[in-house]
Amino acid sequence: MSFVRLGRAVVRVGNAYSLRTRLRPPVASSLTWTQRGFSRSKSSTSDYDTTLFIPVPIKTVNNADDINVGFELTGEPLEKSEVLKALNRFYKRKEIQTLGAENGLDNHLFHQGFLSFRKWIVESDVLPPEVHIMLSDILRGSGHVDDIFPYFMQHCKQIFPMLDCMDDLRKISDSRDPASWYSEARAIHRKIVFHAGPTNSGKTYHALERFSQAKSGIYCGPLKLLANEVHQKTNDRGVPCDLVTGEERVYAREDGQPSGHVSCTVEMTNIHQPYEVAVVDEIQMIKDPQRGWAWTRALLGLCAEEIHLCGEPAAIDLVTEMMLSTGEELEVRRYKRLTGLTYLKEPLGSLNNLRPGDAIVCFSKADIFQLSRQIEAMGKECAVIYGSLPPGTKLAQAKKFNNPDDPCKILVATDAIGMGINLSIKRVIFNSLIKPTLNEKGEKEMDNLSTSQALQIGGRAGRFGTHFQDGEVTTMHKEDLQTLHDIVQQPVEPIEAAGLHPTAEQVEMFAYQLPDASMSNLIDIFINLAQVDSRYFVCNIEDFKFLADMIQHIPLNLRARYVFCCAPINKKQPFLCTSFLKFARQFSRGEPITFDWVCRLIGWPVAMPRTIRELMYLESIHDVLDVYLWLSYRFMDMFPDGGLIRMIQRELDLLIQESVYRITRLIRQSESQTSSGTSVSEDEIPRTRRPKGHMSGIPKFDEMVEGVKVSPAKHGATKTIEGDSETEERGHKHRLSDKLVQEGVITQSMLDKLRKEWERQSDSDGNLNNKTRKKRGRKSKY
Ligand SMILES: Nc1ncnc2c1ncn2[C@@H]1O[C@H](COP(=O)(O)OP(=O)(O)OP(=O)(O)O)[C@@H](O)[C@H]1O
Ligand SMILES: [Mg+2]
Repeated sequence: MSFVRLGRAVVRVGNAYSLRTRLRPPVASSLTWTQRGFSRSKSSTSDYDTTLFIPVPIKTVNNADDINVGFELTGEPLEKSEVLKALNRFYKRKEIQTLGAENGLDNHLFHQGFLSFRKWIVESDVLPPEVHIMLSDILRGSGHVDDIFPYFMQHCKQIFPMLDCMDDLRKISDSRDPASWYSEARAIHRKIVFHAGPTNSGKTYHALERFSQAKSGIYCGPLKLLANEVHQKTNDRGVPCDLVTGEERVYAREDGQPSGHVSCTVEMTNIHQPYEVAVVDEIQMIKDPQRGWAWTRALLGLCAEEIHLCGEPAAIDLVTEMMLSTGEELEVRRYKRLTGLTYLKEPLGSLNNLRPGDAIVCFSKADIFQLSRQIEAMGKECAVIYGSLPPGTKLAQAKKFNNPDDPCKILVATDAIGMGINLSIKRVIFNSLIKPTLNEKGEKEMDNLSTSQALQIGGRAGRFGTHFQDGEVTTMHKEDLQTLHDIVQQPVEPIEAAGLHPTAEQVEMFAYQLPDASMSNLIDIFINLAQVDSRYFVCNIEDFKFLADMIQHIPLNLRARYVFCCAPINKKQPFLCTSFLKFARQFSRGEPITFDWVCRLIGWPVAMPRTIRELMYLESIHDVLDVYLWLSYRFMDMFPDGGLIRMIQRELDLLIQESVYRITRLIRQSESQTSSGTSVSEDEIPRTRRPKGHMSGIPKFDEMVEGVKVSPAKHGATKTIEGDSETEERGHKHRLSDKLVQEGVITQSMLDKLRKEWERQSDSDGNLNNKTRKKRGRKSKY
């Protein structure tokens, strides 16, 4: 038989083999794609992070009934303790480690490979004959431990399949020339026009003029609201224009056929459809750590004769360089602000100084709630806009604020107003200059506003065409004023790199090569191996990986898994996450996700919220319905009730609109629940206070508050004195309030005010109670 007495010959084969499979040396000047951007490739054998490669488990052969051919051929069993000694000698040999390195095994892979190989040998009752013979030779002294190498290497390739396909993996993930990914765009001649200027300078206006005049066009905007606005305005001009967002398709033509024009969110850009004109708005977003890839894809991939980019001049250099790689012409048109804008020398100082047309910009919902309550207490109405409100609610609030006949003339908003909504703002007041942002690693950082952000938000004041032609910008607090002036006077730094994202095709090809790797692991390996040009960086795809890990255990085909992982999910909303997981599970079982099923999931119908907490629950239901709609456009058969879901989502939007009109009442009710020591944990919500149809699966409040985590309060811990029920009660109240501060529902200063109110109330109640106590002869709770 051919496998008898392989011995030394095998080692020679092994050496030859080591040369054949030696890994391609890294490209010296190339850059490696990393989560943090790009870094120079290391010039070692492992220019990638090998710890990302998770060994594929290998089965040991333990069927004692199998014929042990090796034993029959050699005539002797293997003494396991001796085999172990030989293996350990093999492991320690420097020559073997060097040979391993030449075959792509760095220290980590070599060690992992050895552990797995030793386990396999020691735990298998029956080894393949050639392995049995080779080990038997070594134990008898007629073989050398080096003879183990080819078998060891073969084992390593089984558990680390990438060792055999590194070249393919590198080719697939090579992202040094993303322009080449878009062959349809490369096949046509495109003219690029960059409308550059500050906010409110008519950039989008001019691009849209060209868009409306063209025979066909696509508008790619940063927000659903903007896409909606362009859709409406274009149709109002008599040019039929569809609307495409992740969750919505609206066809302008009655027969439901696509029109020549479409307005979409940038992620939804159709790069296969030819257009005469494309508009890519807010092109500076190409640097966004999370969403930048969508602008890069639109810029490089759109099939349009003319592409109009609108945005900050800071993006001109980068776009110029990117267009050099495509060989396309770039024309820059510069614009000046259409209205005056003054950075005031005085802060607002006090809410008493508020005037009609003022917009206070905050960076947390907690601040919004506090300020709107204070403004209302002064007898003034205010509109409220923050990011997680449904689009209809945001528009309704904007309309109320913009309406000259409406008494509501103050706006309290997050920087959600920084882009998009047309607002009649006279003066922007920064409540704070510290904005939480996500860095490339997906971590939250608290930092001063960047110059670009401050200009973008401040620039909302004095919108051209509104009754406040000249805008003003200031801060709430005196101590912030100089900082604001310093920030806006700094030059805006040029944008250096554009975001990228692995495509479905690339991930699919990776999965084909590494069938045992999880989706999240594939992404990590992809990012680690990919090389990018210095003009690009990989976008943060932690959210993608988060979803990938969440549904890894659910059987789905690769395409479906990829699509699910792209769903717009805020991972800080557990109710949304668990609903998503349930969608995936149903989908995997092949059971359509019906309207009735969703109603049961969300507890529909729901009642008018009475507290902020209940309002936020409704917001998270709105997001669940959004995800349903998003999935319904990708898997129509499995999410068949998009129409009905949209109907209840509209109803929900109205309900939220209604409750936001009464938001201060909600805040008051939340406070009174807080001060009566109720309604902190879900378990404590009396059934009657829950929205109608509320299910036992209702997420806890802290699970529902999204993006408003405030660092734990740093104030003295409240002591409770045993036996003193009044102090206990107060201590309990304080613990609850501390929890609310930690959860970001109220701010520390709001809490301090409430405390003063409690003190006052408890003093007066105390007096009253003393009297009552005397009367009733027992202690009373305040
Ligand atoms: N030439 C014009 N004639 C009439 N209206 C105009 C003109 N230019 C701009 N506008 C109006 O002025 C407002 C601001 O213009 P536009 O939205 O184009 O500004 P922008 O530079 O794109 O600002 P942003 O940074 O906010 O995107 C819009 O309502 C727009 O319709
Ligand atoms: Mg614009």
